[in-house]
Amino acid sequence: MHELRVAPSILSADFARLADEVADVAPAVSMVHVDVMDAHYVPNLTLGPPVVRSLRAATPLFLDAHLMITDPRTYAPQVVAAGADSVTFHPEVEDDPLGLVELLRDVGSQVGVAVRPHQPLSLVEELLESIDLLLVMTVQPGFGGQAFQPEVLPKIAEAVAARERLGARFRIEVDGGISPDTVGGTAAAGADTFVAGSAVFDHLDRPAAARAVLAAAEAGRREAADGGPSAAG
Ligand SMILES: O=C(CO)[C@@H](O)[C@H](O)COP(=O)(O)O
Repeated sequence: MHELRVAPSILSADFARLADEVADVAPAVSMVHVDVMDAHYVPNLTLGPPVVRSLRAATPLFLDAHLMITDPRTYAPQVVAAGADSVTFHPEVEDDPLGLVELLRDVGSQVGVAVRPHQPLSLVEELLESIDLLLVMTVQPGFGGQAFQPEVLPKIAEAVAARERLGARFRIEVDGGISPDTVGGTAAAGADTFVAGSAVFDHLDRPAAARAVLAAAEAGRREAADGGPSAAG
């Protein structure tokens, strides 16, 4: 069972003060989540390899990049070269997603694939044995501050079952609307990595906010193990 971890999403940070924002939350976390958007795959535009390179120079934290772009084959290796530790892409934009997973491994990256709320797990079935991370989006990708979609919870449990069936090792990350109020159910269902943007950066005390998300996730996992109220049905 993977250790639980919170990945603050810098999408909700002050982009003019990114290094300070990351340093601010660093005492409470081991990683940060970096959303790369191209205004084509999603209707928003954020940052690219130069900003990842600056972040790499500014922090030793694990950089978990999520590419919401239509051309990951071109840009994912650049994001790795800029210093990302893990790169997650959306497989439906790729002709050969398994080939891209292997290419990213060859350049030394951990690799994730993402599924949007309406997409079935079958979309990534053939990749599950080769990836480090399955990102289950709990909102439509593109913007921070959206409401968590609880209808995604069964897909997390399905991913856990597929992992057991395949003898795979991938982590399960959730992203979108994650807060101390919503994270417990995702942990109970089997998620182990929790991206939280506004639930961390909209608070003055970011380490306390990140720890509150982690504590609620740990409670959710514990209650599920005990057959308690957050247990996934
Ligand atoms: O990928 C995305 C949005 O597409 C996220 O990583 C957001 O940054 C999450 O923000 P919150 O919902 O936690 O505010």
